[in-house]
Amino acid sequence: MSTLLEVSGVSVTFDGFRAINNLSVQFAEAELRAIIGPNGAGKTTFMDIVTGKTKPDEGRVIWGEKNLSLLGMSESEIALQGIGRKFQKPTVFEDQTVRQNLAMALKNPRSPLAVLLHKKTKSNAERIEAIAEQIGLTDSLTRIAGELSHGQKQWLEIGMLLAQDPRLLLVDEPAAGMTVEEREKTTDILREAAKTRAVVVVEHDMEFVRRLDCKVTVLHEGSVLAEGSLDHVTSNQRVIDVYLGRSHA
Ligand SMILES: Nc1ncnc2c1ncn2[C@@H]1O[C@H](COP(=O)(O)OP(=O)(O)OP(=O)(O)O)[C@@H](O)[C@H]1O
Repeated sequence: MSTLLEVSGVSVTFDGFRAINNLSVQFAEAELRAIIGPNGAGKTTFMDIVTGKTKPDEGRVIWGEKNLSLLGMSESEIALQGIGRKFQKPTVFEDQTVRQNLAMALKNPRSPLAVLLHKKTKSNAERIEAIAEQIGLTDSLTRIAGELSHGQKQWLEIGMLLAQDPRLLLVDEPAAGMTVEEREKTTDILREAAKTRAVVVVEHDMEFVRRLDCKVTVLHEGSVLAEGSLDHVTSNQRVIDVYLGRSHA
């Protein structure tokens, strides 16, 4: 499968501290990837670099089949390329219904081309129904978002991002604050979403990562320490020493 995003030799220094250190990592189209690593490993900074919030001191960030560099682009230009980001805290319009939230997300398609394509295929009403089903909120479409559970709000926000049809979706610690049932549903939603786009999940919860059942990248001190299946990386002695032996194991 072809590469969607290539981060190559990237470094970032904050006040003399190298938060990202010669980082190289690649993501394919339509793949699910978990990124784990101890506090301060550089996971958030990595996402900040991809979305354009932080500009690296050196290295390359190459996107798509045209090999575009993301480094010269603003955050909004990068979003228009099809890179969506879900922060840890849910941000939905609390006083609007689930349907209204999804409708608003559909009103802001990331490109005029996306509007044309969607008009040709499905109406907005049909798309809202399809997304609601994907995020398990079909029965809650008329509910006010502020009344949803924490997990349901997270799903709604994921649905709002999916409405923008991103090619890459970055998701920061989705399991935090969720019940066991909500976590299970969340892994199902992310796995399904990753069938048609790349989904990169930063997560500390190892049970959650196990359920994602995907390739795992372990970051440590701003570089990739190990990569492969969860069983492969968790049997790596250095991963055990720097991460699993600590409180997040
Ligand atoms: N704007 C900044 N200024 C100074 N230092 C920063 C800045 N942003 C991040 N850092 C430092 O860079 C390192 C990497 O931080 P980052 O937040 O990317 O780690 P993380 O892997 O996301 O950690 P966590 O699991 O705690 O969220 C940390 O030591 C952090 O203190």
